[in-house]
Amino acid sequence: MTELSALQQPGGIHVSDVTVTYRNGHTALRNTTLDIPTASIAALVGINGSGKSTLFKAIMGFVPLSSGSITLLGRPGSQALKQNLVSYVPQAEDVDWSFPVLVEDVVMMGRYGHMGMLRIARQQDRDIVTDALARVGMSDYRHRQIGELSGGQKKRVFLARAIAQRGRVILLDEPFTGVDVNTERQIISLLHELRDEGRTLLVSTHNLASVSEYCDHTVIIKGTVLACGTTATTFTRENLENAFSGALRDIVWENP
Ligand SMILES: Nc1ncnc2c1ncn2[C@@H]1O[C@H](COP(=O)(O)OP(=O)(O)OP(=O)(O)O)[C@@H](O)[C@H]1O
Repeated sequence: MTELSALQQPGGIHVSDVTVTYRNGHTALRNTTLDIPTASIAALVGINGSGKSTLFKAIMGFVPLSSGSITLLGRPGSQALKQNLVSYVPQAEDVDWSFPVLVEDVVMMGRYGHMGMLRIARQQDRDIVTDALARVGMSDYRHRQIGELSGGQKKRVFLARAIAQRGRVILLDEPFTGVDVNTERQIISLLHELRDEGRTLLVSTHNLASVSEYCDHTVIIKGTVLACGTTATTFTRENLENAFSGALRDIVWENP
C-alpha cells in the first residue's frame, strides 16, 4: 500500500485542524492536523511543552476542542470513546500511586466499560485480566499493591489495563521514561504484537534513538504538527531540528 493510500483510509486516528486553548487562555495546540492509518504505530515527538499530552487529552475528550474535529476508526471521536474503543496509558506522574489498589484491580478497570452499572466482573473479565497480565509478564505481581511496584512494572500494568480494555486505538504517554533497556525491549515487542492484531498506537516519547526501529509513522509536534507521515520520510534531521531547535542529542545519523 502506498503512503498516500494508507493515509486516506478512513480508520485510524484523524485529527483535523484542532485548536485547544486552556481555561487560562494558553493555546497549547493550534490548527493541528494529522492522520495515522489503522494498524500502525506512530511516534509523537516534540520538546517539553510542545503539546503531546494536550493532544492525547483532546483525543480522549478530557479537554474541549476550541475548533476542529477528531475522527477515530472512521467515526466521531466521542462515539469511539463511548464504544470503549480507545485506551489511554497515562504518564506516570499523572497517576496517584498512593491509592490502595491491587495490580489485578487496576487491570480490571480496563473491563469497566464492558460491564453493567454495578461493575460485576464475569469469569470472562477475569480471564481477560489474567491473559493481559501474562502478556506484560506481570502475572506474579497480581496481588501486589500498585504503589509497591517499580516504575517499569507500573507501566506494564497500565499497558495490561489497555490490553484488557481491548481498545482498538491505544494512546501511550511516554511509556519508556524511567524503564530499563530490557523492559523497553519487552514493551516494544508487545507494541508490535498489538499493531499486528490491527490496533492503532500513538506513542509519545523522548527516546528518539529507538523511534526508527519500532514506529511506522512519526508525528512531529511543536504547538502544531510540523510534519506527519511515514517514519522513513518524516523522521528526518531537518524536521527534528525544526522541532528541537538544535537540542538534538541522542540520534546517530547515518549521513551526518
Ligand atoms: N491545564 C493546563 N492549563 C494551562 N496550560 C496548560 C495546561 N496543561 C498544559 N498546559 C500548557 O500547554 C503546553 C503544552 O503542554 P503539554 O503538557 O501538552 O506538553 P507536552 O509536550 O506533553 O510536554 P512534556 O514533554 O513536558 O510532557 C505547555 O505550555 C503547558 O504549560
